Amino acid sequence: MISIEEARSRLDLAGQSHILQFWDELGAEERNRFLADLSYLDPEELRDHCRGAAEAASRCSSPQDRLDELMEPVPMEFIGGVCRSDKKTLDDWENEGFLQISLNRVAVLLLAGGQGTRLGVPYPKGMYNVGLPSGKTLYQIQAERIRKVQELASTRHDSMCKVPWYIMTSEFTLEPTEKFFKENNYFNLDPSDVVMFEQRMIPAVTFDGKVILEGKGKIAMAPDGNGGLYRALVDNGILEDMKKRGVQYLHVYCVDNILVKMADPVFIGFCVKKGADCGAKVVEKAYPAEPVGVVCRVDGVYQVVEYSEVLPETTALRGPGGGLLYSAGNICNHFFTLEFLMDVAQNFEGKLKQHVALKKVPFVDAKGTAVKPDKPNGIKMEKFVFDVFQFSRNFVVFEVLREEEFSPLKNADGAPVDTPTTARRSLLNQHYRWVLAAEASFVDPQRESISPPKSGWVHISSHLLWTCHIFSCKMSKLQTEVVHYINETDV
Ligand SMILES: CC(=O)N[C@H]1[C@@H](OP(=O)(O)O)O[C@H](CO)[C@@H](O)[C@@H]1O
Repeated sequence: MISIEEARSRLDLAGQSHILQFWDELGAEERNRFLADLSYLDPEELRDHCRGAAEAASRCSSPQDRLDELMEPVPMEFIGGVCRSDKKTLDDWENEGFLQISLNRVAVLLLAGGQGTRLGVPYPKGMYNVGLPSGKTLYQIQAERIRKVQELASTRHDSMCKVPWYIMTSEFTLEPTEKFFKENNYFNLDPSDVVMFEQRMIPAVTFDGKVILEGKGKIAMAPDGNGGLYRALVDNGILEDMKKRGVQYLHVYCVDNILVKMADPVFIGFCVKKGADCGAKVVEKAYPAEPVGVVCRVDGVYQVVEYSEVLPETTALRGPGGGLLYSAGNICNHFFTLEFLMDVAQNFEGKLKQHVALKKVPFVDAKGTAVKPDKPNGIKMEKFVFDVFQFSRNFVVFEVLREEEFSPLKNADGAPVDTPTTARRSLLNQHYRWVLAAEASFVDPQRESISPPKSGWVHISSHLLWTCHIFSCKMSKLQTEVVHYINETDV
């Protein structure tokens, strides 16, 4: 740990000496903790970060920083997908995916460093229970899908394969996530195959480039965005770990999509067969203001333009067929080869764009009084996981069906979309479809048949599903053929 003198001179150098303005008022323990935090700050990096943040924030609303004019949609013929492919092709991709999984070449990586501010819970989103009849949390659902995909690949290829689960957490989520996994016996996965690591935190900064103090002896810090992944992979020796295990392909996803297909064999197989080093799953965007990034070309290069960085008039543009012009909605499911990740780590990490988020950051004022601002007062800089797409040599896009693969949990109940209720319904609807596909039917307590829904997007209340029974269900078919990536249905 550094001394107070050393801390003072470092902060002077960075132009941030105000950070120690309350030093004299701190107790011994607080001083120790504060100095320990300050030891991690490199003065030059801090100076550049603060200047960069203030400059980027002053530029971010200016028209020359906008990508709208440079955007072009992804040509349809470039997108591979579930709807556009026949059964044989889909089977080929799936077989390839299972083969790679059975050879222990596939791992999954979860991005779980976020704070779940919009959902409004003080614990990691993965621990959220959306109110399914089974009471399963997002982490449990995901863990069981890993076990299932391991089992299916092992059975097909008569091997005992493993799909390691890498989980990127942050200072906010590491401890509770570790504790939760321990308490739940790692959901019966081998703990040595669950690797948690932490992404870096960086200081939040005022509009004039000063680090924000959250307390008299505490800097306001925030995770460096899900694109902090690439630095964290190096910081924590994760690429080496993957190499040691023989992992060649990685399926990266974010925590909040209840329908995520872990190590999806079809997606993995598609990417491997196309010789891709990098790939993205998309769904057709539902409406112009939907908060999803879009995969498109900017100046001829494939990338995702995030929903927060595009003008409403651009998102509303229509193509020749009447659909949204920018319709390839990013569902934060990415494919990377290990080789590509190594290349990024060595050559491109430093080139990743810094995105500006203007946030309400609680702070202490000059008198040391804690203030909760009611409008944005601070800048948080974030990197985005998809910003490496531009460095890919062979990037592919794979379109999937929304009702089968995308229902994110972003907001608390009461919001119109992406809530615990919509997530729960999506999963129940999916399981309901699976049960019907297994030639089962539903009856009410009087054994009257409940007619099947006309479309996949029906509202079946969990109450109804509780009180009806699965009738004449061919369980063997349900378990072995239809329920591919999950252990059991939740109906
Ligand atoms: C930086 C980043 O990865 N943003 C992603 C991510 O958005 P969040 O609002 O940060 O959860 O998930 C969305 C899908 O749920 C995806 O459309 C978007 O592009």
